[in-house]
Amino acid sequence: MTRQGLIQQIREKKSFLCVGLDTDMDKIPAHLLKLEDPIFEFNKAIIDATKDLCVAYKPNVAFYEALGPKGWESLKKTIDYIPSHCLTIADAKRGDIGNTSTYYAKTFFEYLNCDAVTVAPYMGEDSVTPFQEFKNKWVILLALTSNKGALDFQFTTDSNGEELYKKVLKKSSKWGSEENLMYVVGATRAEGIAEVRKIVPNHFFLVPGVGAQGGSLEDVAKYGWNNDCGLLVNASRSIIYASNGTDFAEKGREEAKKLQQEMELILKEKHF
Ligand SMILES: O=c1ccn([C@@H]2O[C@H](COP(=O)(O)O)[C@@H](O)[C@H]2O)c(=O)[nH]1
Repeated sequence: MTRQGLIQQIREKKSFLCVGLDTDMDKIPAHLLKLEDPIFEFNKAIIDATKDLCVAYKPNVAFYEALGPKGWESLKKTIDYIPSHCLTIADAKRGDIGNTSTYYAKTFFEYLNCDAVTVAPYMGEDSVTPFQEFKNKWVILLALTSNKGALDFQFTTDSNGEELYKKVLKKSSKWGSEENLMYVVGATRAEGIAEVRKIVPNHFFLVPGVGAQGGSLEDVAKYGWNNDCGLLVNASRSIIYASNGTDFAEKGREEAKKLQQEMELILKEKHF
């Protein structure tokens, strides 16, 4: 999906919601466990219940890889099931020496046919650019993460007092363009979002941390908004585990709807 296509979806659906498919065998409703592929059946029901409310889905690959070949099969079926009007993001946090990165890119962009993959910037330019050789595909680079450990490296400063995450942003923004590069910026770091926005005014941000991690959607919009919205706000557990009964998809829809309605108000306020 292109940037223009994504912006059009945000306008049409009045939403910049990304639903996270962190589907955990231990958390899905018991009645699904007797089916042949419980993970896929769960995801299918969540997708059916939310596809008009969100513009993206983000399966976190860890939950699928942990199940071996069966997990990969569930992941592939899930990605194939996501409608083409939604961006599919593989949250895989990959990156390696160039020729290995090329094979990661082939896995996510060719075999799985995802639109986007999350990549860790630690190994530098030649670990990231192989992902950017794929037309109409996106790299989503970790910039300022939502977890406590972000403090260990991302906020450390050099002799000029510049934080590492700012250096990563300045350098990496030259590796791609606003058409093929986004950044992960955690919702739990409201003021940080404003700093990131100053460095990359036009890029889209994938923002996890609303919902279960307690980040504020209002703050994300306040600090991260740009002229094209520029935000994809992810919520995983708060939507997909809203209930562990037979009404899980319905309750998940209710949670997604609450976020979409908040987003609709924000988009209206911004005259978008
Ligand atoms: O900084 C980051 C980067 C990635 N994530 C991922 O996003 C979702 C968040 O799930 P919730 O249940 O909505 O908390 C999950 O897949 C994380 O691995 C993140 O949280 N923070």
